Amino acid sequence: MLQTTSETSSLPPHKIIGVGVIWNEQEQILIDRRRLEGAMGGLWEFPGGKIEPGETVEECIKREIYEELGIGIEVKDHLITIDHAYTHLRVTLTVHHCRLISGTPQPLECDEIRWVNLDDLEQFVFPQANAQIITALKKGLGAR
Ligand SMILES: Nc1nc2c([nH]c(=O)n2[C@H]2C[C@H](O)[C@@H](COP(=O)(O)OP(=O)(O)OP(=O)(O)O)O2)c(=O)[nH]1
Ligand SMILES: [Mg+2]
Repeated sequence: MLQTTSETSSLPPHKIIGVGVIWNEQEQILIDRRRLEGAMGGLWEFPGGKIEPGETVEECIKREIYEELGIGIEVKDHLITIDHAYTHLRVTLTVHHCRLISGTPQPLECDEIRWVNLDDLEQFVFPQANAQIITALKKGLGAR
């Protein structure tokens, strides 16, 4: 198919996302399963979402996690920042360790949630960009 110059040079949308790796007292990590109907439907992820104008990454992660799961968290050390290009989307994921402070997680905006051990993460199917998050976690980067 022929493309005009503007189509050829246009980039896919770029989403800037804050992501939390939430730890509980048993040193398990919270993961959620994205809704089947949406983008990357049915894949597991770490909770998070788009940074709003004027918001810090830490504020974004706190807000998204309260909205998606109804829990209070403390945002801890930065773990890793990943730039990844999917076929029709670029994402920048800024990932922080987080600690559960209050409440019990509810699947308010996802299909399912689970507490899992670090060693069991590989049993779940995540978006491609998450391989780097899991590698960073296994290296023990950042304080949690
Ligand atoms: N929250 C989260 N998003 C991830 C992870 N890995 C990964 O590639 N992503 C991508 C999937 C989405 O494109 C984007 C997260 O954005 P989002 O969940 O707020 O937005 P969305 O695309 O589901 O929906 P919308 O708000 O644009 O309608 O980042 C992850 O571990 N956690
Ligand atoms: Mg989200």
